[in-house]
Amino acid sequence: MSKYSEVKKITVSHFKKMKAEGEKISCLTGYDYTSAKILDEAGIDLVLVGDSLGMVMNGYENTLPVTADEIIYHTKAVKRGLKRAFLVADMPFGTYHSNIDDAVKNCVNVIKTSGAEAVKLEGGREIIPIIEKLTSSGINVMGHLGLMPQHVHTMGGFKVQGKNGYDSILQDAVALQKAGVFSIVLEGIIDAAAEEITKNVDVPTIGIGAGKYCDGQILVYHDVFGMFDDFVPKFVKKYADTKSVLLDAAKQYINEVKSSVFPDDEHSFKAKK
Ligand SMILES: Nc1nc(=O)c2c([nH]1)NC[C@@H]1CN(c3ccc(C(=O)N[C@@H](CCC(=O)O)C(=O)O)cc3)CN21
Ligand SMILES: CC(C)C(=O)C(=O)O
Ligand SMILES: [Mg+2]
Repeated sequence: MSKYSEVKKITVSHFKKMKAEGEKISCLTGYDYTSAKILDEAGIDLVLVGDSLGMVMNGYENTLPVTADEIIYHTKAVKRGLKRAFLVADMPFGTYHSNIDDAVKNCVNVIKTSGAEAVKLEGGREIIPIIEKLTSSGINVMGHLGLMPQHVHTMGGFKVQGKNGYDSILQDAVALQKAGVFSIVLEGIIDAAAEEITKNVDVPTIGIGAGKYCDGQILVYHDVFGMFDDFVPKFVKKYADTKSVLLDAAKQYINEVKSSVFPDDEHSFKAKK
């Protein structure tokens, strides 16, 4: 068992130690109180309220329509379900894309109101001035490189990155580290790129579709538990098939209502004798 399972509350200081000790960092996304409680009880190190909530909770085709208020709403719910895990809020598209002042204001608002202990921003060298301002203001920042879903239209879809070279991603990672990020999500890149980046930065890399060399891993809640099947990326491993469990239970409930099996006396209130 990991010595970190004894840790009462994971803070940003634990992640650097974990990387140095070769202790892999376990992360999942979460979007609500009940789910967050399950992840925390299981011993997850970090929960990200991802803008993927636009897709798995709301059925949008991509993450672009998500607003800061929606992230705040879900982050507050997750926060109430966590005791030990470190909580990160994903900054949605458009909230850090016009100028530094607005970006900082939006990030400060998320930290102030949601209970998140860090924000995550997609991007490399082009957002360094924003990240420097945030980290120097006391806000933990998580970077995000490689397949950046907020760039879906310029990428022409959710496309794996780094196949034709990854020097630019490596340079971005080094710049993010210099700007003070406490970790970097590497999404949808070939494993050799993730290996090289992980070796060349001293902040932990958290992979999703980035292979085994990252310092930690993250997946989307609904993917891990087999709830979401609009699409299943190659990197997703299903650890449960809860959709079929829920589907069977729902069918049984419907049958029992239709056939007046439910409710029985055990689930009904009676007059006093
Ligand atoms: N449910 C869910 N899981 C995710 O991992 C996820 C989201 N939603 N929403 C936001 C982004 C979008 N993501 C995605 C979505 C699709 C692929 C995908 O289909 N990739 C292809 C390879 C594409 C290529 O480069 O040719 C694959 O086969 O995995 C990858 C990442 C990851 N994120
Ligand atoms: C998958 C993670 C890294 C993410 O950005 C999200 O869930 O939105
Ligand atoms: Mg995201």
